Amino acid sequence: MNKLKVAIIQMIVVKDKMKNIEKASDFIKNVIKEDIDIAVLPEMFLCPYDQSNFPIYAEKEGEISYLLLSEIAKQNNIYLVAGSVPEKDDDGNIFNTSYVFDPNGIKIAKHRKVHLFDIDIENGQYFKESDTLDAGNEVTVFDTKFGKIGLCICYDFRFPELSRLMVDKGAKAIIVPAAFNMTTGPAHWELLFRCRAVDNQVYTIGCASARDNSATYISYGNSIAVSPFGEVLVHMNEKEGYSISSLDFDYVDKVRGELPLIAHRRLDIY
Ligand SMILES: NC(=O)CC(=O)C(=O)O
Repeated sequence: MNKLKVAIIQMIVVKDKMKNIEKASDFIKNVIKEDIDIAVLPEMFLCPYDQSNFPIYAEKEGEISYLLLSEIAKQNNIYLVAGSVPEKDDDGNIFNTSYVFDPNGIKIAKHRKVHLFDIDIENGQYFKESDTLDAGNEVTVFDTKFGKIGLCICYDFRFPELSRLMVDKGAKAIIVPAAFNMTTGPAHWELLFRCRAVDNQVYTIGCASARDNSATYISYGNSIAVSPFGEVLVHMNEKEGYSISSLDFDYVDKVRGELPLIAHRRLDIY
């Protein structure tokens, strides 16, 4: 069982949390006819991506949104990488968190965004996640019946060390719920997904929210899937929709065997 089909759900995010969950659910019910194994949702798909929204929309693990997402995985008998949501802990800290559910609706992974997105680009994008969010501290890789998959959230993917650590832990694909913007998206989005795929010889999957020009933060969209050889398998536009990619984890082994970058590392000198 080394082949799997991944659905990227590139949805518009609206202000009503429950409408976002309903939309994710409707997309998945529709896409299931394509015999998918995993569905991926975008970063912060329950609330418009704005640091002031995170405390307002935050829920603890196990509360209503979590339960509904677990139910979506179970009802559709798929793995669900549930984008990311604002998560509140018992001390009131808030994290940008991605939950992963298996086809029984059991949580099998949880990644809290490790690198907070604090940027200020002249004549471009400003954002300061650290105004309202705390950072996670863990490298996340989860096991599936197909093999191991790494998980990080948007800005995390810019840090090559994190992807390499996931690969060291056995990841053959890296899934990234994300929301690049109109400054950084055109400049870096495809470049990063191809770069990380080629350096690490893994599939890379980026699931962004669809573009909403009326939002305070405008998502670039352009969800993408890249093969371990750097081939772009899927590159969506900015509009709402979904795409399917077929991943073959034997192909990862083949690429790593033929062009043995991982084996050829000189860990004695770096
Ligand atoms: N939204 C993010 O976390 C990151 C991003 O937009 C970027 O790195 O660019």
